Amino acid sequence: MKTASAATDSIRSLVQTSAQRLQIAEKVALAKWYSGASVEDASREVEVIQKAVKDGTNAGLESAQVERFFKAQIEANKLIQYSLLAEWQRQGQAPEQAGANLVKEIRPQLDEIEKQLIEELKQSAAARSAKTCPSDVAKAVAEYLDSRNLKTDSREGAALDRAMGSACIR
Ligand SMILES: O=C(O)C(=O)C[C@]1(C(=O)O)C=C[C@@H](O)C=C1
Repeated sequence: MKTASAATDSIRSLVQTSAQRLQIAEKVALAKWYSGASVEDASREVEVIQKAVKDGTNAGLESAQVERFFKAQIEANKLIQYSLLAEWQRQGQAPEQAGANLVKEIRPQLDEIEKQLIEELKQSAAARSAKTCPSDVAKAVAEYLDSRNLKTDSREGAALDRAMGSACIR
């Protein structure tokens, strides 16, 4: 039988990988600042969800659950992008960094993270079905943010709560 801490560890891993996906949102925003592309790309969203559902069901996960989880990942990603782009508009400039190429460099990174998230969704299935899941997730998010000196009411905190908002199996 899995111990409570093993269950919580599996949720912690999921939170960390979800946070990694959100770090990439900053690169996406920068690429879009320079290219002028819209934050929302509906056809790419369909592609991301379809791939996740395919990989998830192959791994034995329930498709509706995988879909809800990845929709939340995308919504959180957009939240970061809109917030950063508005901040750069207010400042009249973005950080001076060469923007990475969205299609050739950034999306492949998101695709790699997708595979890891599927694996971790599988590992955390029992923990995500537990009654304590909502509070376990919320606490794991706070723990992650605290370890990086970020506040729960920061942009990153709000986005990570959003990303993990559909993680529990109801
Ligand atoms: O690939 C992009 O263009 C992104 O902005 C990333 C992402 C995602 O989270 O996967 C988020 C918003 C878009 O609507 C499509 C996909």
